[in-house]
Amino acid sequence: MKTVTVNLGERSYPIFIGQNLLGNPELIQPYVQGKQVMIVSNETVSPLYLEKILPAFQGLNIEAVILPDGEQYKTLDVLNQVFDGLLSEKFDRQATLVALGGGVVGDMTGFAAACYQRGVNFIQIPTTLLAQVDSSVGGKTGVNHALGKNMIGAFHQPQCVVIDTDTLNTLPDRELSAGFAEVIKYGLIDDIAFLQWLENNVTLLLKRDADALNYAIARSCQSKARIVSLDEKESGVRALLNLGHTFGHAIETSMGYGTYLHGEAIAIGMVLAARLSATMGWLSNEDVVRVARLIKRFQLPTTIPANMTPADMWQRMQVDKKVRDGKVRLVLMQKLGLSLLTDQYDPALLQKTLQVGQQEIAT
Ligand SMILES: NC(=O)c1ccc[n+]([C@@H]2O[C@H](COP(=O)([O-])OP(=O)(O)OC[C@H]3O[C@@H](n4cnc5c(N)ncnc54)[C@H](O)[C@@H]3O)[C@@H](O)[C@H]2O)c1
Ligand SMILES: O=C(O)C(=O)C[C@@H](O)[C@H](O)[C@H](O)COP(=O)(O)O
Ligand SMILES: [Zn+2]
Repeated sequence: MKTVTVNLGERSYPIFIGQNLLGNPELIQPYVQGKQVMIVSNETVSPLYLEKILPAFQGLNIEAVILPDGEQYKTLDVLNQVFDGLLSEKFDRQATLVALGGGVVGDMTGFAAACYQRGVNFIQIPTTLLAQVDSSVGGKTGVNHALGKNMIGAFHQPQCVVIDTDTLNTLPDRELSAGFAEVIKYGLIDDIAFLQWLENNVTLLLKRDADALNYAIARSCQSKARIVSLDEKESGVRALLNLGHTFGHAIETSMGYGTYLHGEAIAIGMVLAARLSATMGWLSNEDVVRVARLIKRFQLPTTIPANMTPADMWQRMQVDKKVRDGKVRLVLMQKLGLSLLTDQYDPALLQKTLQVGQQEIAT
């Protein structure tokens, strides 16, 4: 087992990465404060893993809330089911919530924990690649609004993150690929050596080679832990973790939540960020091809959906948490492996990028 630490003073916590961790009470119980444990999962994950995690909480009072599965259910309305469960079972302030599932369950459980009685503890047990490399770490929690992705939420850090890589054995291929979009992101932000390693290991990773996957997960968690430790609430460097997201969130919201998976939308967003960076003279055309090629090799899309116009994209992009004084700030690439948050882009070039964004890049 490998441990990565998120260093946030009194809110610091470990990320445990390994196999066969799910039912381990010695590992998990030190992070449970009281006697009441509410497991939050969904209809797909609970039949696979709920029984397996129960031994980790032996001796405690365990309840479970099972949510419907899908990004379209990441809403305030559905979140209420968690509060209904907590209140009807008389959970108090010593309660610990446990998120068992992908990023949707993790974001919702974390937000429920942030709100319930003004804040209780929670533990992340992520079961998708995307949740293991990104969403379970860093304390961004929340739900979607019809007009904008993750627009209702709170920063609330977990007590610990337990990544049992065995859970990836049941993950569908499309979901595995979606997770790789966020993995590629770490390379593009500030780690060109990792980007090169990914280019050299696509085949092994897609075949789910255990060593390659463990390495990619641990390196991603190290990257995210480092950035979050520097800037917990996104007043600076953490915004780089939003590479591709202003474009990607626009696609998710406009197409209807769940039509494009989050990782798929972010993959397209990263290609658009690369294209705009090239028109700004920061990346070469070869760099753009290199980004698009890697994304395609991971079976991810690279172009704006056919039924979205540049005007649709632009309208949705203006609803973004990085907007400041009415100006849409974007994460772009100064060079491969070096991203920046900027409002110093030419709006005409952005519009041009949106206009060509449905055209495939020859790779
Ligand atoms: N908080 C953050 O920092 C952060 C970071 C990235 C993404 N997110 C959010 O995470 C969400 C996307 O997360 P996701 O990609 O995990 O999607 P998801 O939670 O919808 O899970 C994807 C699918 O896989 C299923 N599943 C989960 N684990 C499984 C397993 N082991 N075997 C079989 N099926 C399994 C789920 O039921 C679901 O159908 C989005 O809402 C996104 O906004 C948050
Ligand atoms: O942890 C972060 O910070 C991120 O930006 C990670 C992203 O991958 C994630 O999708 C996040 O939820 C997006 O943040 P948001 O603030 O734009 O909702
Ligand atoms: Zn993301």
